[in-house]
Amino acid sequence: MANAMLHQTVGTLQLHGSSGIHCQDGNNSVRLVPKGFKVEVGFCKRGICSSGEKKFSVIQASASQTSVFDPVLSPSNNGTHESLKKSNEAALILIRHGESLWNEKNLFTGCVDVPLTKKGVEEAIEAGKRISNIPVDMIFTSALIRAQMTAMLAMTQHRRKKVPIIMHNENEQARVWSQIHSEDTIKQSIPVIAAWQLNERMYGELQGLNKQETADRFGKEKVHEWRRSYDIPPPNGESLEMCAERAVAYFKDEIEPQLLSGKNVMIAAHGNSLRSIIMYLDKLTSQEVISLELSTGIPMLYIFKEGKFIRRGSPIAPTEAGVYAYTRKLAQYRQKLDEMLH
Ligand SMILES: O=C(O)[C@@H](CO)OP(=O)(O)O
Repeated sequence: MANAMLHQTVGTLQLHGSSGIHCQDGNNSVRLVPKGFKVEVGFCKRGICSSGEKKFSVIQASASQTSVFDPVLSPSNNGTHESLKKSNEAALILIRHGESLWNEKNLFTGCVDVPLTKKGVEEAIEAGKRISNIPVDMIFTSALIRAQMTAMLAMTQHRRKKVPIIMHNENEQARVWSQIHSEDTIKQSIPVIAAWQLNERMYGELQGLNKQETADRFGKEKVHEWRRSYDIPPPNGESLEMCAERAVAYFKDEIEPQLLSGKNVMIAAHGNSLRSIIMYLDKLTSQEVISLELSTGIPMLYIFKEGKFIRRGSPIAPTEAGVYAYTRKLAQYRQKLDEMLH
């Protein structure tokens, strides 16, 4: 915790996004203020502050101050990450969750929160092996357990052995109660942000129905239209277009800025929320995206460089030479891991 001399001043903070500064009266909760903010360290004297523009009294710290970092905002200290930032390059891994119990039963799942099967667990572990040499600084998952299990299981295989930690920003108390008070521990952690916007598309009245039985009842063509058209929603559900609207907006608002700042990101999500994001990344037309099928548990790698997404395919195995030859930075990261671990 901070122990530098604090002195009082008054200022204005612009707080933005879900990861804005938050502070609570009386507990000296000192946070790093990200770039662009007017003061360095602040703590709210008038109770709880959240996102939005707030005026409040702040305590300003001396320059030598150490502070409790918000793990979401804290910059990585890893040299390779620093150089990635400078060269404005970052890795983006997309992974559809492993097989769920309803995939196995061939049921429409949508936003029903179903866990992985044993096979799904194995797929997630296998996916983790494939990406075990690729840097991951932040993880975004949907709010659904099958995506979260996949992300966590995959990270058990990562060679860097950082600890993925789910951020609890649902209310101020959850935020405060889940705070980490050691900078060293934060540096060895990967923030995991769970967002409903990355959920599977909501399948409306089809949720829980058997796909084959539904096709038998309503006809193959109708069910294919519900499942694979772009703008026709299933009864009381979301079309792919509606799903894309919220998933891509979230990607642009919350994920792209992290990539821009050099953070390497993994997204664990779903068939349709990922198809939506891939449509945006690969500039697919609505015709092209409807024939895009994603397998469960297969990671896909993109490189974000100079504002562009470059599709690099799927790492086949952690040793696959091609993946690490994709960019010098990835090769360097891997070499660094080899040196650290031998
Ligand atoms: O049931 C679902 O939620 C999805 C993904 O499994 O099915 P579909 O293949 O129809 O998009």
